[in-house]
Amino acid sequence: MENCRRDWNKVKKKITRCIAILQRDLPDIHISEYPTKHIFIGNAGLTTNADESSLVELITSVGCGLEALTLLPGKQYSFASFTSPEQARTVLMAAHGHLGVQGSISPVYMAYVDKVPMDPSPIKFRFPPGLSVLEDFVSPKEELLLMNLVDWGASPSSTAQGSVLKAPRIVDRGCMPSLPDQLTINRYLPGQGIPPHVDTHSSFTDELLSLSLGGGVNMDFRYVGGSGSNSSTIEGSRDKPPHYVVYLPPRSLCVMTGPARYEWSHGICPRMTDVVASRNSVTGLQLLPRQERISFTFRKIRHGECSCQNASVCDSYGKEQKNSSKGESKRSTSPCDLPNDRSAARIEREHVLQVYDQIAEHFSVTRHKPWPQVLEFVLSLPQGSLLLDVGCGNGKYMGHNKQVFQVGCDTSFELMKICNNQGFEVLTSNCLQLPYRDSVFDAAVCIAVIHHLATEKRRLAAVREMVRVLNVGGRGLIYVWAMEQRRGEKKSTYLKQNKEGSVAAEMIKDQNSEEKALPNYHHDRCLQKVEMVRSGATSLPVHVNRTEFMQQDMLVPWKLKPPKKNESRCERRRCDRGCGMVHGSRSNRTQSSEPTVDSLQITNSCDVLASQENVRCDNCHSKSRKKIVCAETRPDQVFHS
Ligand SMILES: O=C(O)CCC(=O)C(=O)O
Ligand SMILES: [Fe+2]
Ligand SMILES: [Zn+2]
Repeated sequence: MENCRRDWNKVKKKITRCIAILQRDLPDIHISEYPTKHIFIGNAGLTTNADESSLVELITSVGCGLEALTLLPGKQYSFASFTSPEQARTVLMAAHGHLGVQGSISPVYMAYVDKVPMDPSPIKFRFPPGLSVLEDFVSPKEELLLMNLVDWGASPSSTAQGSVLKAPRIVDRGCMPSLPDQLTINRYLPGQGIPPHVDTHSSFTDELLSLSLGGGVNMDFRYVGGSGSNSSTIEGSRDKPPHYVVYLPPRSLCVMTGPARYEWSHGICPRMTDVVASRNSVTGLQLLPRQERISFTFRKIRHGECSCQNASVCDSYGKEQKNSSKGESKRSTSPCDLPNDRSAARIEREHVLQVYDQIAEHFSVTRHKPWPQVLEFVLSLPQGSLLLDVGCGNGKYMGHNKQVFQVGCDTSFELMKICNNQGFEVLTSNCLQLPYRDSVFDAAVCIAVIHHLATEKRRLAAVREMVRVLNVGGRGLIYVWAMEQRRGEKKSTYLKQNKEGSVAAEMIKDQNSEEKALPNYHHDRCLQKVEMVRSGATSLPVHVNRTEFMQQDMLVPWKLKPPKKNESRCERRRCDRGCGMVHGSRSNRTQSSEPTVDSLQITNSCDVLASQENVRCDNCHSKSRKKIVCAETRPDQVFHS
């Protein structure tokens, strides 16, 4: 008796939930307390793998008089119509909460309804603007070769050699203006999908290309563009933004551009079958079982911010306002919370990112000597530590402590290439949006980076972001350029010896509060460097090198000097004798003479680097100021650090 009541309550709950879904989807259809000719069947629709024949089998096993079945694409319910209400009642009494369709253990939930939907296909097989699907983009042979490029754990039948898909095809056929530089490979087993999303505007440029291999799939596109420029041309009611289902056949290339890329989300519903349009079937629909599908998504990395101007979908737009309305004290873990004032982002793009991309080679040649205090910090980390270098530049602090696992990131792709060539684990990322989980690193360094950010808010956000990824108890080290290049009468090495001044702020992540952690150590100096007022974003004065800084925010020129003839340089590489350190190696390099460019260095208070003993590198024989000894191999040898 008790069991029976419990079961009945469960059935009541389920049918209430099913009816709520129906009322949300089709508010014109009403539930009837009394038997009618039509039954709503919850938990049995095309998305639960019910089809016409399984429903007919269920209904005819308990009753008769079935006149019609209505199945809707993308829905987990269906409708049955009978010749009389009595026949409908017989079926409902026997099946509701008890029986399931063939192959399913979960029962169906039924209710009488006043009518059934007239249009059996409320989902439109239409394309959002900016979307195209190029069928037969690769041949069956190319498809096989591409699928075999990836070893998913099981042994592939053959291994493809060489370039299979000639990348220019993407350009030749106008899918992208230039070659993609990013490839994501996804593998979907039947039943798997990807949640609806818009690929981050600031991460990738306009065109997104998805090549379907193996199986086809229905991709769902939903308009998310709010009051964007194209919204007036999009059909769909105010409450229900349009939702289009686009079938991507195997070997097709789906090209998302413009609105389809920026203002529509795309996703794949996790299910075993897809309803696709079919010319051969009476209903115009066909149920296709999913196959294993491998997608190659080609994209181009965006350097800088997106300029789409669509505030509701763009991560490069309007975040500052949203932030302040939410309240400043909220911790910013999501990219949406980041300050993003457009002019600041533009200054950083033009005067930092683009400059570093241009000077990367020269910068790397002239900036290979680690600052001793930073090196000391890196070397002090215990075995097994996970260390992050935020804004790692050419990787001069990487690879020194072989006992730690170190990763780095920097906004300059060219600098990341240099690191990558040295075998360092790096990725391209802005320090305001670190692509790491909360509290993962035991230590983090951020050396001469934060002064490149153009507003106080952004500098603080960068520090917060660094704290976010630090473990509780983790240690962070931040250096920024100093504005004051004198201590009393004493000039800094920057003024005296062409060496940069700096100030250090060391912090330890507080056990209880991340926010409190910042001023814990070197309070005044730490805050001094971030509490700066910008003097006007677009008219920054240009600093004269090796002179005192006139104000905090200035453009500091970088002179790209062509190397002297036969000038050799010391290129850092990992020790091939197994000590794990990074040493120098000689390489002759000529450099093209490029124009002088400005780089934004926002300066702050002063510290003088300790001068080092002058030693000669045993490897390339040029002079270095820092002596690093490869202890495990030949303690007598001296290399560049
Ligand atoms: O699998 C696909 O076709 C789409 C993948 C995708 O949207 C993504 O990785 O962002
Ligand atoms: Fe995507
Ligand atoms: Zn955008």
